[in-house]
Amino acid sequence: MNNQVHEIAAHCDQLPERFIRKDDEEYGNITNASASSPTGIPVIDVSLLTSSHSELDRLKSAITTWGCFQAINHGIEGSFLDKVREISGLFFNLSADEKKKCLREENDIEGYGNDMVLSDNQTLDWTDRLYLNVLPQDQKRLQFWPQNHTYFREVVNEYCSKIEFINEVILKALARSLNLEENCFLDQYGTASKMIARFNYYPPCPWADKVLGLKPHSDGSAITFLLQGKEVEGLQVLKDGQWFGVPSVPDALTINVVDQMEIMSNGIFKSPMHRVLVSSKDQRITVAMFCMPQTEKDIGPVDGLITDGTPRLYKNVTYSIEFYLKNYQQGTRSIDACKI
Ligand SMILES: O=C(O)CCC(=O)C(=O)O
Ligand SMILES: [Fe+2]
Repeated sequence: MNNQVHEIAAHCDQLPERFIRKDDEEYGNITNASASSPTGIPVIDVSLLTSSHSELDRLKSAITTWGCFQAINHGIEGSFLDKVREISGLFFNLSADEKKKCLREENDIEGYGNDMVLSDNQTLDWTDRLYLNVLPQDQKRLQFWPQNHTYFREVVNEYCSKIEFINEVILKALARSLNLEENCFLDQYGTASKMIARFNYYPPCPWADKVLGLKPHSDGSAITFLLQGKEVEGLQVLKDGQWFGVPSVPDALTINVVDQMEIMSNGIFKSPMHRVLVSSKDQRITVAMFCMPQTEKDIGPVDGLITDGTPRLYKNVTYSIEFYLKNYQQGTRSIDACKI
C-alpha cells in the first residue's frame, strides 16, 4: 500500500477491501457501541494527587476499572496544548511533497506513513500518522521531522519535557495508590527512558461505518498521554464487554495506563483495549505520547506486590517494539505472551 489514507479518501470511489473491518476483531458487543456510562470516564485532578488521599483513591479506582482517565490541572496550559494541536495540523497540511520527505521506510516504524502491513489478512486502519522517537535525545532521527520547521521542533521538544514531568508525577502517584514506595515504577525506567510521539490523522471517510481509524488494541508503552482535538470525537474504550466513547474534555489529557504498567503492577492495572471510529464529514487529529522504560531494560512485577497470596503473574521481559510487533503479526497480544 503506497497511498496515504487521505489520498484514498480523495481519489477512490470504492472502499479498498483491506480497510473493511472484520467482525472477529470487534471484541465487545457492537450493538452497544458508543454506549455512555452513567458516570463516564473518570476525571482526575492531577494537582491534588500529592495532597489528597481521596483523589489518590479515585485514581486507583479509575485505573482498576477503566484503565484510563481524563487528567485535569496537570500543569500544561491550555494555550500550549493549542500549540501542539496547531503544529499537528500544520504537519498534515504540508504539501504532499513536503510530507513525503518524512516518509517511513518499508520495514521501519518511524516516520510518516500509514498502517505497517505485518500480515496478509490484516485489516488496515483508516489513518495516516507521523511517528517520531523523541526520547532519548540521541535516538531522535531528524530526517523524519518536517524540514525547516523550527516551530514544529520547538513545540514538540517543549511538549516532551512537560509530558516527562507529568509522567513522573503519575508514576509516583500510582505507586502510592498501591501503598508502594513511590519510586518503584520509575526505578524500572532506567536512565534513558523512552518517549514516542505519534500524530494521528483520520481523514473523513465516505464509508465511515465500514472502517476503523484504529483497530482494537492496547498500547505497548507504560503510560500513554493522548491529546484529542477539541471538536471531533472518536476514541472508544472497552469496559465490561462494551465500548464507551471517550469525550474530548477541554484542556484535559486522556491518560491510559497500559501494557508495561500492567506487568509492573502484576496485573492490578489492566491495559485497556481501545479503538477509534471515524467520521464521514470531519477530519480528526490527535497526538499520542507513549512513555516507557528504557528499551534495553527488563521489566517485571515490582517485588512489593508479590506475596504468598498474590503470586507473580508475569515474567520479566524486555518489552521492545520488535517484541510488540512480532506478537501483533502473529495475532496475539504481547501482554498475553508475558503471562506465566
Ligand atoms: O486517536 C485516538 O483517539 C487514539 C490513538 C491511539 O490509541 C494510539 O495512537 O495508540
Ligand atoms: Fe492506542
